[in-house]
Amino acid sequence: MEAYLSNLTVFNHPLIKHKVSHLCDVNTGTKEFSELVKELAMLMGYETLKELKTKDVEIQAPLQKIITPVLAEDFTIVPILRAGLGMVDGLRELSPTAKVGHIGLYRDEETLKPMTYYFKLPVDTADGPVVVVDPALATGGSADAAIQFLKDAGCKNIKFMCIFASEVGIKLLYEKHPDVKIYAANYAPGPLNENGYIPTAAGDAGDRLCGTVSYKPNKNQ
Ligand SMILES: O=P(O)(O)OC[C@H]1O[C@H](OP(=O)(O)OP(=O)(O)O)[C@H](O)[C@@H]1O
Ligand SMILES: O=c1cc[nH]c(=O)[nH]1
Ligand SMILES: [Mg+2]
Repeated sequence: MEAYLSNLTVFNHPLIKHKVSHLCDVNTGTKEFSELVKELAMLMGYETLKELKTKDVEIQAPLQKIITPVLAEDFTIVPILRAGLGMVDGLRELSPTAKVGHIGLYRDEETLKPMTYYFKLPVDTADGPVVVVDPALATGGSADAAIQFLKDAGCKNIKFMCIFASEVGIKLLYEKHPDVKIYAANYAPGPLNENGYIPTAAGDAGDRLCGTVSYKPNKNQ
């Protein structure tokens, strides 16, 4: 196996594969698309969050007191705007106390480089695990920039969860952030197309989630 694949977990589960196929279908409308993205985030979250720490506490069960584990740490979900927002609620259903930070990035259509327009984290984000979410990892530029922002803010335990991961993006993240584990519903080996899209994926996830056509925020906003 190539070394750059060593940080990647791809989910080989029929429910996940089924939902990914429906996402890719061009006839899937905005409402169903957003429901599928949310459901996929929840299904993947189960595995992505398996390293959360627990602590034993005593509780009164109906028949006797028991010592039993509960979560010992909070985690922070950091969506890369806009498309990453579609994955937040799926993870929050797993753990309603999770905090949410935001990183606003869009990919310049000409250069494919990430352009930043927003960055806001809960104050204690660096104290616990962080899960960055974005449906698409294409060139990897946006994920790299987001992870670097988080590292510069002191975060040490970072995971990246996406629905579609390209080989190009996986390679870049492995080179730049070998400490970051990546969880994907679908892995696409091979090159991106001439516009930097994963040819076998769902097109522009942000546009399909929001019902827009290539909306990009004003650079001065
Ligand atoms: O790996 P990359 O080559 O950087 O491409 C992936 C990025 O592109 C998409 O966002 P987009 O720029 O379309 O912004 P949006 O979410 O506002 O639509 C996607 O949601 C990722 O953030
Ligand atoms: O394949 C891609 C590339 C960029 N953005 C997406 O949503 N999908
Ligand atoms: Mg984006």
